[in-house]
Amino acid sequence: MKMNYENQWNELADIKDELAQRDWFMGTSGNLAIKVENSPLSFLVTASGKDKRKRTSEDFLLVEQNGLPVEETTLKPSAETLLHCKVFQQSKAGCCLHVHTVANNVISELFSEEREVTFKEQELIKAWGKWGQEDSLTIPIIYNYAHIPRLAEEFGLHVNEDHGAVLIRNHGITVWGKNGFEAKKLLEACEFLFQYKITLLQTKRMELFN
Ligand SMILES: CSCCC(=O)C(=O)COP(=O)(O)O
Ligand SMILES: [Zn+2]
Repeated sequence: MKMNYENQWNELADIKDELAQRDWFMGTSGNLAIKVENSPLSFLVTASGKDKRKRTSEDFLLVEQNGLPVEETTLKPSAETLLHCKVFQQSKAGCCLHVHTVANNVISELFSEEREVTFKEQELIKAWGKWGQEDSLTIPIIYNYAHIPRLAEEFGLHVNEDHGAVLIRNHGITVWGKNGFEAKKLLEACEFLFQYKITLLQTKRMELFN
């Protein structure tokens, strides 16, 4: 029986369009996934190597818990599907978004030795439910293993909650949330915080030389 995933397809296509408007899919980078069924697990994931700024009937394909296509298709699942598998296997998240931006790459490199970057006393951490005066948001940074199963293993160590984010050094960020709305909100908040920190560091450095 062919599964009906029209709603999830349209939701993910709309998110893809919004992220594309922000120019977050440079050079075919990025991949997105949305859950269709819990048991047995299935989710829609972007087809590999596509120009994600275009909206077509071949943008997504349905895969099972191990990232293999459920239906007959000539499309290839995203090269990074195993990371989405980790999210849906290890949490109750409904949506997972991965983008490459200059800001997330720069932050991942600047804080690579610390293996994490922390934001405190910044209003936008409230997007993450951090409303307390002393609250902080810490995003782990992992090494960009070329071998995707190895990368997914490392990534999976940080999937302990139903929402979260992991920076992959000089590669990009993967963010997940209970649904598309939450995942997009958290991703946007991260990108704001990254741009803010870079601008602040640059400004302070310029002040030093003046
Ligand atoms: C050209 S970007 C290199 C691969 C990558 O990191 C990415 O996000 C896109 O890969 P996909 O297979 O999902 O198109
Ligand atoms: Zn990537």
